[in-house]
Formats: sequence, C-alpha cells, structure tokens
Amino acid sequence: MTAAIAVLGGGITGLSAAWHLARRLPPAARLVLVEGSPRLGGWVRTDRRRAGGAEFLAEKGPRTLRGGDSRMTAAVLELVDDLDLRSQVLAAPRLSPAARNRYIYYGGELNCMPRGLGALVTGLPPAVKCLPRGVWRDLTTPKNTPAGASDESIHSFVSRRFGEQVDDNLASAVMHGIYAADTKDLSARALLYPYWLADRLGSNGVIRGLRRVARLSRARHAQFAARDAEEKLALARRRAADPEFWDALDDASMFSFRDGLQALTDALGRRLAALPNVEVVTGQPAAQARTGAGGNAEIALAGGRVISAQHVVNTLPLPRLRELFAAAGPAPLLDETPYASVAVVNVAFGARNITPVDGFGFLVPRAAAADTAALGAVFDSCVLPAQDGAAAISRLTVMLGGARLAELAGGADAPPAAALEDAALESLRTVLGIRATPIDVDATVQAGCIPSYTVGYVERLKAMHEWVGAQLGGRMSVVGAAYGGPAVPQCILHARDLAHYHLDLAALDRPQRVTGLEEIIKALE
Ligand SMILES: C=Cc1c2[nH]c(c1C)Cc1[nH]c(c(CCC(=O)O)c1C)Cc1[nH]c(c(C)c1CCC(=O)O)Cc1[nH]c(c(C)c1C=C)C2
Repeated sequence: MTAAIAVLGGGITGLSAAWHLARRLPPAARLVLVEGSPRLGGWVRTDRRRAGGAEFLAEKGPRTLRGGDSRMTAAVLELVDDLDLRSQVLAAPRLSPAARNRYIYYGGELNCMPRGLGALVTGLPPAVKCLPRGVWRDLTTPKNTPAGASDESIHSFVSRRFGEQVDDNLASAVMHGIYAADTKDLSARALLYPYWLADRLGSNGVIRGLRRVARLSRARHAQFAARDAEEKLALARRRAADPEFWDALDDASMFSFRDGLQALTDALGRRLAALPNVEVVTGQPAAQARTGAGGNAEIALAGGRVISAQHVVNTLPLPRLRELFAAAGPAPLLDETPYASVAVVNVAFGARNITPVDGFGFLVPRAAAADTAALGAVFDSCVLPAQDGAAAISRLTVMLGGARLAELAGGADAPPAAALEDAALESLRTVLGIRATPIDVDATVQAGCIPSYTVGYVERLKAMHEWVGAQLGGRMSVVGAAYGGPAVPQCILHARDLAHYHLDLAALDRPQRVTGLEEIIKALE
C-alpha cells in the first residue's frame, strides 16, 4: 500500500517532521519513518554512567536548547508540551552563572566575556581588548567590500572590517563552539548574514549599515504577520493550560531535561510508534530512491523492502542523500559540503564545584590553539546542577576537533580513546588547573556530526533547491542540519514549518514541488 509520506532519517529532524506530519495527515493516510541504524535519535544521545558510587549523565551530542521568545524556542516548547515532557524540563535561569559567564581561553588565562557596556568601565579582559578597537576601525575605515564576490570567509570579513585580532581571539572561538570548524573556511554570508548584508548595503561600514538591515528585515517580516499572530494565539492557549511552566521558561537562558536531551528523541520515538497511522522502521538503511509506477516515489531499503510514497521528506545528511541518488546529476551542496568531526570526552570528578569559576564553559580561539588541544569545554554540572540529583560530582565535557583531532589520530580513522582522554585531561589541567583524578572519563568520536557552511554556501543552496526539485518528479522535500542551520531548535522549527505551512497534506496525490529550501533561501537573499 502506498504511504502518504516516507520520512527518511530518525534523528531529531526526522522525528519531529514525522510527529508534525502524522498529526496533520488525513485519518486514512499512512506515514513511514525509515532509520538506517537500530537506534532513533541521531546525534542526540545521553548515556547513563556509573562510577565512584554515583550514577550520572553523559551527553554525547547537543545538550541544551536555547530559551527566549524566538519562533525556534517556541517550536521546541510546543513539542515538549505535545509530548507531555513539561515536568521533566530543567532550565538555567538568565541570571544563573552558566547563563552569565562564558569564557575564552586566551593569554594563558580564562577571559570572561563582557555582559554589557559596563565592562568598558570595569575593564575588558585581554581577549576582548581588541573589540573596541575593532568597532572604531569599522566606523572609520572606508567601504572595502570586495567587488563582484558573492561571499567570503568569516576570517576575511571580520579581519577586513574589525581587524584580524577580533577573528583570532573571538570569532574563531565562537565558531569552534558551534561548527567545530575554522573561520577561514566558514561562509560570512551564510553565518553572519545581517552583518554581511550591512557591509554590502552601507556606505560606511557594518555598524552603520545595521540600521538599514534592521529596517529591511522588519519590512520583510511584515509578510509573516498573519502567521506570527496565529502562532502567538496558539502559544497563549498552551500557556493558559499551564501558566507556571511557561512563566518559568520565560526566564530560561537554556534548558534540557532531567534525563538529558535524549528524553526528547525517546519520547518522540515512543509516541510516534503508538500512532495508528505511523510505521517506524529501524535498522534498515534506505539504499535507493526512484520514481515508481504511477509517478509515486519509491524507496528501496537495503534489506530488499520497497516503500512506495506520495511524498518523501528527506532528512538524511548530505553524504547519505548522495548515496541514495548515486546516479543523479551533480549537486554542489551534496558533493562539496565537508562535515566536521568532534571528539566528545565526558569527564566526571567525585566532588562538587571542581572548576575554578562558575559558568557555561570555555572556548579556545585560534590565538590559543597552540596552548591546548581542545576546542572548548562545557561545565555540565554548573549549567544544569539538578541533572546530578544528590550525587556530589562535577561533570564536564571537553570537545576536540579539527586539525588536532587528525594529529591525535596519526593517520588512523579515529584517535585511540586513551589519546583523547589524555588530551582532554591535559586541557583541563592547562586551562582550569584541575589536577584531581577523575572518577570517570569516556571519549566518543562523533564522526561527521556537523555540516560546515563553507564559503559559497548560499549559491550551493540555491543550486540544491533546483536539484531537489528535479528529483522524484517533485515529490521530495529536504530538511535538516545542512540547510538553514544545524542547531536542534532550527531543525525542529524547519521540520514543523514544512508540515505546517509548506506541504499541502490534503493534496499529496499530486507532486508538491516543495523542496523545503524556499524560505531559507529567501532569508539569505
Ligand atoms: C558535539 C559537539 C557539538 C559542537 N557544536 C555542536 C555540537 C553538537 C552544535 C552546536 N553547538 C552550539 C550550537 C548553536 C546552538 C544555538 O544557537 O541554539 C550548535 C548548532 C552551541 C553550543 N556549543 C557548545 C554547547 C554545549 C552549545 C549549546 C548547544 C548544544 O548543546 O549543542 C559547546 C561546544 N560545542 C562544540 C564544541 C567544540 C564546544 C566547545 C565547548 C561543537
């Protein structure tokens, strides 16, 4: 029997797309979700570990979700509410040390990022001293936008307008913490779009140009007024049902769950499997996608089963998507997007407050890359202490990546666990002065976990829109970390938007010709 929708990929994007689609499909319409591995959840993974008489969590991928009043956060909270997970949410309030204190390791010390202009009076830490100079430079340097180039690296953009030190000390650190990649490779147009545009539009630098960008963005946003109003009303209804929860979340800088972020993907998997119109297939990778008899899409699984569907929502990472369409023509985004690998080393100590400072963690900028192997570390116990329950422990996660990961691997596919653990402990010694012996150290290499939005990304995304539109007779959409942002809330929002606004679920008998990339591209043009 032909399914209405086949969702490919059982990570956070596929699960949330399936959830929103299944609940909006006409009653008799079936949805099949296909995950190649035996486990749902993708990069979201929370392990439970025992050591030193304590039991504790070890997050192996993303661990917190951003609070605030954005559409992204609203989409996540809507899901939390749908799944009855409200009572499991743990939040870090805006005034908590984790929300207020973020550090950059520079000049052999931890530099706390300033929280406002007051820092100009109290004194800026060494890493940040370049920032006021950078602002002055932008305000006084005549327009120097490269003629004819439709993109440039973040390193080139930041250095050109604010000075190289701002990139070496600050921008490179922030991008390490999000993309685990070098600003010399990453696209300014894709990742710093308002600033990139301000530089193009303004005649006198980025800062002056930002006012014009804000005006443009307000005008652009006006077209979504009806959608915004509808969403605000829906949120107000949810708030009325449990005001205490929503009020508490208003004050959250970030949040997760008592049992870690995997509580979200576990709940999605459970609830989807219980829906009468949904079939969840695990452990059977999709091997080929083609157009079948009657024009519907066909997905051939590695085990031999063929799934026929009126529409395919493809959430697979780009290299997997290419395997599925091995014979299809070139698509630069598919063929040229590198993926960053991150070694996640979870370390637990048998005492509370092991770090010399309270905060979210530290990031290592390019300027300090020679001093330690890590890209950064998160002070997990400080971010969400309630996740530790009564256990008198400190959990930290050290992240290693980029060239240093390759060096540690010494030519092998991945470095040995012992080398990663040693490098992580070295980093904790060097940066935080922690010499205590941990009760537990556990290293995991997340190979190819974050797509790199490299220079030229937007042009490749546009070409991808054409390519996707040409596959399966217009019966495929794509959504996920490679398009429009890799953050968990971005993936959830884009999956929800596809189900909610872009696909016409009552008319799946005809090709939808919706690639899922339309709104993302418009926002970058
Ligand atoms: C496995 C390591 C990851 C690194 N980056 C990401 C992962 C999964 C993805 C990522 N991290 C952040 C964002 C932005 C989130 C947002 O804006 O909503 C994304 C897409 C920010 C972030 N960075 C770190 C943490 C704990 C967070 C919060 C979100 C999350 O839990 O992932 C720390 C950190 N992440 C990485 C490194 C090297 C690092 C260093 C301390 C790589």
